[in-house]
Amino acid sequence: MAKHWADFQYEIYLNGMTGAVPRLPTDLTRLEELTEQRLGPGPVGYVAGSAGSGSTARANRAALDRRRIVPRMLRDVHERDLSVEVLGRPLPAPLALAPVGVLSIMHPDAESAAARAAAAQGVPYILSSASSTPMEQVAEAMGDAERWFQLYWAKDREVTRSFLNRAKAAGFTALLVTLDTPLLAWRPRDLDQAYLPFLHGVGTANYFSDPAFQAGLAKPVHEDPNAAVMHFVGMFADPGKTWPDLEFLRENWDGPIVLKGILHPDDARRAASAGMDGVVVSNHGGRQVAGSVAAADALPRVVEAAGDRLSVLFDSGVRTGDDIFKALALGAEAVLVGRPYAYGLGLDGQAGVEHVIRCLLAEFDLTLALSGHARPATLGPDDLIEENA
Ligand SMILES: Cc1cc2nc3c(=O)[nH]c(=O)nc-3n(C[C@H](O)[C@H](O)[C@H](O)COP(=O)(O)O)c2cc1C
Ligand SMILES: O=C(O)C(=O)c1ccccc1
Repeated sequence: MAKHWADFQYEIYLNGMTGAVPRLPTDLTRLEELTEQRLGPGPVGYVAGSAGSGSTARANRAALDRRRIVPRMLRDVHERDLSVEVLGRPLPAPLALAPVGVLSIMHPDAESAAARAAAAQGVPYILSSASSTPMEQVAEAMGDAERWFQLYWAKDREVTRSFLNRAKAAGFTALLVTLDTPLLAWRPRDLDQAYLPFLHGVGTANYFSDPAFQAGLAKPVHEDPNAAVMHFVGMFADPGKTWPDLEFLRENWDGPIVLKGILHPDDARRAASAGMDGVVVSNHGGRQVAGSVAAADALPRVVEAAGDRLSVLFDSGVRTGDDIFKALALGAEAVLVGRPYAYGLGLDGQAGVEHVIRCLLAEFDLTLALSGHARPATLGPDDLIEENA
């Protein structure tokens, strides 16, 4: 029998009766405010912030809220199984932790704690290129648990080649290539606070520890850290890249490659033609193009374009179990969640991230059951209506 994630609710009730209430709220939308109280406006401003006046982040939420579930009755949901296969990998549930860089601004144990939490719950951890901890160290913290690597596709080809080799050696199985951040967007909250973690060297660990990166510096990192930071800023992403450049990645990575940040169906078709294995429909949590289409509104057309040629994953705005249900009903195979686990980390380290994973999946399990489904595979557009469409 598969694990029933919903059982977490009785664990909470029963613990609560002995006075052991959970240390974090079960409504994950409350975490941002609590984290801000704990850590102050700089770090939380960076995590919570988005592009422009925030219209894309708001649109992400509105597009999920506007879709409403139409539950079905009298279907056998006694035995449920949330497991799915994504990119040829068996997952216990259709959820992975999104690549979030610079996590040491949330907690000193940073990515290692988040990765351990993912490993403990069996959920894949996607490590950012811009992590505060070198990838080898994060991999070691995870044992043999499922891990994927997110690539910021650097200007320097040798740095990219080195990252791919290191990630492979450290046991990362799939590669997510983020395409929506060739430049950092206009982010007023960070601009007005003059707070950008990597200008303080946070999020540069993979680069500073890399021989190919070091080869591009006039002086060793410890002799001129500021120059090293500026070198990182100038090379970590490349606005000059185009579709034919994907060939280099295909030649240098044997495992699945997923393009993150796809919103247009024609780009999904190009991804398939370029031999990619999947896409993440994402607008980077509203942090890149202000005024962009909401991720959930872009999803159905990308799913249609992908057909059975690509795995389609989804992120941007997932906060609850019913959001996971909706994304899957719109055709995603799995979702990634970003900010909620960063707040969980900020509030309670590894335990906080595990809390976020367990709450999301308990709520998803219950939403599934209460809507008449025993497994993700039976979800489809028929399970939703769109209000005011
Ligand atoms: C603080 C922060 C840092 C991020 N860093 C990265 C990154 O290094 N690489 C990347 O591909 N996406 C990054 N993202 C985007 C996430 O992977 C993901 O697309 C987004 O957070 C999903 O939206 P959500 O936060 O609403 O769940 C970051 C997001 C946040 C909030
Ligand atoms: O903040 C982000 O959204 C992001 O993707 C990023 C980019 C560079 C370094 C760290 C995070």
